[in-house]
Amino acid sequence: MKLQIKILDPKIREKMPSYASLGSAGLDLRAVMDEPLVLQPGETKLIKTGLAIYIGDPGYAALILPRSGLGHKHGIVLGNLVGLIDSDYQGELMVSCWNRSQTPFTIEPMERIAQLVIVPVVQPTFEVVDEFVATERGTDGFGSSGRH
Ligand SMILES: O=c1ccn([C@H]2C[C@H](O)[C@@H](COP(=O)(O)OP(=O)(O)OP(=O)(O)O)O2)c(=O)[nH]1
Ligand SMILES: [Mg+2]
Repeated sequence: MKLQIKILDPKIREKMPSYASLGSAGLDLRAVMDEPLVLQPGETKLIKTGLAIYIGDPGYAALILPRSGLGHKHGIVLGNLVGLIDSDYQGELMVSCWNRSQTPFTIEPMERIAQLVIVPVVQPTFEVVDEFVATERGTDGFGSSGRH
């Protein structure tokens, strides 16, 4: 698949996203800014990535996900929990960074702050019915099968 990408900030030109290994699912996104940014405990800031993508095909979307190390060790996750990039969006990729920890965290310019994953999407048509075909589970959910 070919993905159209626009460089909106020349600083990103030398540090374009790329797959770190053959099996990588995510492309790291960097914080494009001139100065370090301190995120206070509980604070959320919208951060530019210097990039725009245009997916074009409604059969795909992109997800912005936290980086595991930043999220687990430092509590730096996403203010929207997951970012969804529509296939018709052409604006700058923005990352909502949330410091859910008790400690201030400094984001350095060009630091890798999140990751982008391209995923397939299905847009179904709806068939309105009065009854579904019965299944063993039926409407049981939310822990109905117990814990062990
Ligand atoms: O983390 C994110 C999430 C979204 N977007 C962009 C791409 C997406 O296609 C657009 C709209 O996102 P979404 O539909 O999730 O937000 P909304 O609040 O519903 O805004 P809108 O009314 O523009 O759809 O914003 C980002 O750049 N980063
Ligand atoms: Mg929306």
